[in-house]
Amino acid sequence: MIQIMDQDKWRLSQSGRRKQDFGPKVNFKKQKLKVGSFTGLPNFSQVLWQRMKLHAVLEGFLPVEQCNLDYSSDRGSSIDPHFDDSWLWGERLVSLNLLSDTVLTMTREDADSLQLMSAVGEETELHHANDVNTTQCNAADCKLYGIIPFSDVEVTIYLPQRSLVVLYSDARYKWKHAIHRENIRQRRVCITFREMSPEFSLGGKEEELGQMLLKLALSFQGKSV
Ligand SMILES: O=C(O)CCC(=O)C(=O)O
Ligand SMILES: [Fe+2]
Repeated sequence: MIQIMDQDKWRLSQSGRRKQDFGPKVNFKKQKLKVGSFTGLPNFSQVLWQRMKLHAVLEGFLPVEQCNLDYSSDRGSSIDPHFDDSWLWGERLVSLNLLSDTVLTMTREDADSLQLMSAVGEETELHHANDVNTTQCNAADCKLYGIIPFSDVEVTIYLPQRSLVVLYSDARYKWKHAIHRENIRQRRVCITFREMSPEFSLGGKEEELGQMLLKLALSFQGKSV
């Protein structure tokens, strides 16, 4: 797969990444979408799609965009904490991690807090934490009741080479994701597949355009745009 990708041109992107995109032409700021020069997902992705769909979490997954990202330690590649767009892209973000292991770092910036649970049967002060408003407790109370602001929490997810990760639900909408530069030790290539949001899916306002893009995507005849 990597050999096939390397026969194609990699374009320099932000933060030392290189990229190859297979998807429609999008202006996220203006929420404008056009087919542009999109000709579908690449041929080699058909077999990946067939396999990933076998997992329950990816039931009915219809990828309409593929983005290949190339990270290298020489270029200091990374990706800053961010949410993926949710106007055009649907709930599940599927990433295949290739060539080397890395770590996905998840963080939150909202005011919510994490309440630590005491071990079953253990009588501790944490049992009283239900009485505390977790978004408004002061620092001393927070400590006493085992409440930690999410802004102080970092979740690191180890991604072995050849692993597939699906971000959905809170991991998609509440937690930002990032790849830090220090977690790129060797060349790493990540393939991300995205599905369409409800607006562009069956019954949505932009269903027609969505269906047209999907037909194109799933022809698997694409060249990078
Ligand atoms: O490289 C990764 O694993 C994440 C890529 C990503 O978050 C993105 O392309 O939006
Ligand atoms: Fe992302």
